[in-house]
Amino acid sequence: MENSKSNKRPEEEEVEYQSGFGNHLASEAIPGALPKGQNSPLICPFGLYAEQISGTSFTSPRNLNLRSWLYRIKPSVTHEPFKRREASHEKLVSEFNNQSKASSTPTQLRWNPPHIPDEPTDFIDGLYTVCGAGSSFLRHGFAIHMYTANKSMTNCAFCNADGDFLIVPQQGRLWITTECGRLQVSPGEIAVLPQGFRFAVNLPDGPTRGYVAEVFGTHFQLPDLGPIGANGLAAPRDFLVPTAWFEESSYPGFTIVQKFGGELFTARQDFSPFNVVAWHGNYAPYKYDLSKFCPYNTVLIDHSDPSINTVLTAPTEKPGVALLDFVIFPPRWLVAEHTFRPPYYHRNCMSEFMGLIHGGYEAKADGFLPGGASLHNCMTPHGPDTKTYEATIARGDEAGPHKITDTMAFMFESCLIPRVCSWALESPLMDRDYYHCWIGLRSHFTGEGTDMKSLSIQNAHDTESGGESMVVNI
Ligand SMILES: O=C(O)Cc1cc(O)ccc1O
Ligand SMILES: [Fe+2]
Repeated sequence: MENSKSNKRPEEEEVEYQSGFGNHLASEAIPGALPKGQNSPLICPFGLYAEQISGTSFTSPRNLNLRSWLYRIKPSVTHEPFKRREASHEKLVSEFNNQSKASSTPTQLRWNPPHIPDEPTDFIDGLYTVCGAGSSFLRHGFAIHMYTANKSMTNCAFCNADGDFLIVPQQGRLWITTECGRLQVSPGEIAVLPQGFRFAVNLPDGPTRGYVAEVFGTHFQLPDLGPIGANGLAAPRDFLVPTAWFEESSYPGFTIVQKFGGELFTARQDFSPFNVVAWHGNYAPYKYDLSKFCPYNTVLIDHSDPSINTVLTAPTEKPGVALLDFVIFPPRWLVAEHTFRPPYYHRNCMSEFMGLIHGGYEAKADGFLPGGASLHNCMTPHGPDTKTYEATIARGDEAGPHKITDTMAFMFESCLIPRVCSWALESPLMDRDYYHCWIGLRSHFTGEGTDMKSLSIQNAHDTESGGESMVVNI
């Protein structure tokens, strides 16, 4: 039995959502399936089992406390013992130290987009760690993974005991079935699968790739808005949470693949884990459409720090210091006067991993491609490439308001210093010439006061006499 009444293929079905970030929600696939007045009655409606999933310690302060009650046909415990997966997945890491397969470097790193394999590869097999810091065992740290896949997960579900996944699809939709119901996630949207939830990823479009940030020991929150006020950036009501959906089919040999300490373990059971008929609580998967983001920015001078575009933040115990911020660079108007509008040159005590979902990125005229990635580690200098700098200066102060369109870049920014996995450092996708993009930055120093006009005239002259062509429009 399935609680879907339509004849459409599952991937074509319109999925319904509940809305609101961090809300206490309740959903019934069959009316009356939620117990009334208590969580754990002696006998639950329709003979369901009650099961709690906790996302925080029982005693966490109320404003941080996360848990949900699931009412299911059979409890999760009904499975054979976990075994280490035979063809063990060696490209997942959850502990980063000097014994791990990862090392740190202050060099600016950039990767070209990964190829999607031809051999059948599902989301689990196509997931590999790029970099990270800390430890899932010590409940403090993060990992950044990327995935390429071409095949839906069949007869199996994934469960991450290590941390929360924030998935950023770059190509191809992900139809994610979870214990709380279904999420249909397209490139331009993100999904968060909190620690412990079982889920299966189906690919309605076939080939797919994207990025995943995993946080250990904490969860994503909306950032405080400070002087911005009560509104702006990502609105709580735009976060969508599944409605209860279940399947009752028996599945001989259904496999739960559990990531535990970065290793994969499997356990057999004879039923689908997507057997939750009703649930309530505030711990659940969710998705968010990045085009709903309401960006704020400077309206007179200078360049705002990227924190102004924070969608979600996974905090540390230090106020204002993120274990991992998820920041976007969406389409928006640039209006600042007598200002260098692209990102400034900088060194950051935080570490910055960037990806590009579509279009171009305002600091890089070329070389940073959709599906590609870059890492600028703690205090590693970086900023706009030479072409972007020169084009900006050549345009001078008469740029006027300008809208950046066809773009969606993002950053995972962390206070911890990531180590990069050996396969990512040795990958043929690594752009070994990345540093060239800055080597051409020339001294414009004259020793006399250089005004904007003379700099741009000088630059236009240099360009005519063989300087690089300008391809960005910022
Ligand atoms: O390095 C980057 O491209 C990300 C970034 C963007 C920006 O507008 C300001 C600072 C910053 O680190
Ligand atoms: Fe940066």
